[in-house]
Amino acid sequence: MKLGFIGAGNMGGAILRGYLASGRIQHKDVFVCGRDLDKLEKLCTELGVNPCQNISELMDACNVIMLGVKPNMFPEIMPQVAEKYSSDKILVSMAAGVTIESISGFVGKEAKIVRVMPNTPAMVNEAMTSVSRNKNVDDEQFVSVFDIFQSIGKAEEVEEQLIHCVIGVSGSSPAYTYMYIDALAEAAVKNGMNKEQATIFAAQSVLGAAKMVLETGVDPVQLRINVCSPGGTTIEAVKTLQEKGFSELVEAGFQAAVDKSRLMSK
Ligand SMILES: NC(=O)C1=CN([C@@H]2O[C@H](COP(=O)(O)OP(=O)(O)OC[C@H]3O[C@@H](n4cnc5c(N)ncnc54)[C@H](OP(=O)(O)O)[C@@H]3O)[C@@H](O)[C@H]2O)C=CC1
Ligand SMILES: O=C(O)[C@@H]1CCC=N1
Repeated sequence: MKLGFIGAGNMGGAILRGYLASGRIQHKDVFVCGRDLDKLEKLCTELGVNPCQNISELMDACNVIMLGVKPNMFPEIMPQVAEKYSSDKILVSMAAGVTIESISGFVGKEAKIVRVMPNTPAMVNEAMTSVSRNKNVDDEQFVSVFDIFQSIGKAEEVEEQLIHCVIGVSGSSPAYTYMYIDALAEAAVKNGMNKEQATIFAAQSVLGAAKMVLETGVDPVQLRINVCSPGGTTIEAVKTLQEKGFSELVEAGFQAAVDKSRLMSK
């Protein structure tokens, strides 16, 4: 596989770093292009991958091409992608609100397109990614792309229409989780801990709790109950959070992301 990144910013860069760290691709087989050539040169020197001067050069060099630009850049980049597209290439888009149909609109109905919704924990090989494809991508081609996302965390194939939900539950949700960690750490600071230590305590607790959910398979509600000793401390926190609308607040945040994703897709 010759893997290209048109845009390696927060998300594309996280996938790039995570995939290189997985050791499943050689650095010489990775190509990147961007607008800021100084930044590009720096990134490619740091990671030992190949910089491309423009999209055309990258398209010539690669057979799997990650579209890592912001959604509003698609009208600018896609004509250049389309000019060099051939049926041996797979386009992988990570953009929110850009449908497979709209990408086909630029490249043609026969184009092989995979749409993913990853998240930035890809950088530490703990991404959650949904992967959807159009009918032009055969199983073998799909597996080669799916493998990239499996190697940087967890990946699941879903119907494209579920992507709005995926944005709410995993694409955007690291942001709300950071809010939770920061709020918890700030509360600890108010109770005498320094910020650095408070952040470690809060973040490690989130990491541990998440691992418990994934590794024990026990329902999170039961795991919550297990922390609450009768007459103890946790039940007071849980009651207070419930009274203050914790679940409703999380749901409202989730729904706002989902609604925006739907709107962007129109
Ligand atoms: N951030 C996140 O958590 C997630 C983002 N996404 C999706 O990922 C995509 C990228 O988002 P994000 O990484 O946050 O954005 P960034 O702004 O961090 O990265 C965008 C990248 O695109 C490059 N770029 C812009 N225009 C061009 C161009 N004409 N040719 C080549 N490269 C170009 C930029 O390069 P330069 O700096 O040189 O301009 C930059 O490296 C979006 O579509 C977003 O919806 C999906 C899931 C999660
Ligand atoms: O905020 C965004 O639009 C992108 C998509 C999911 C996470 N970041």
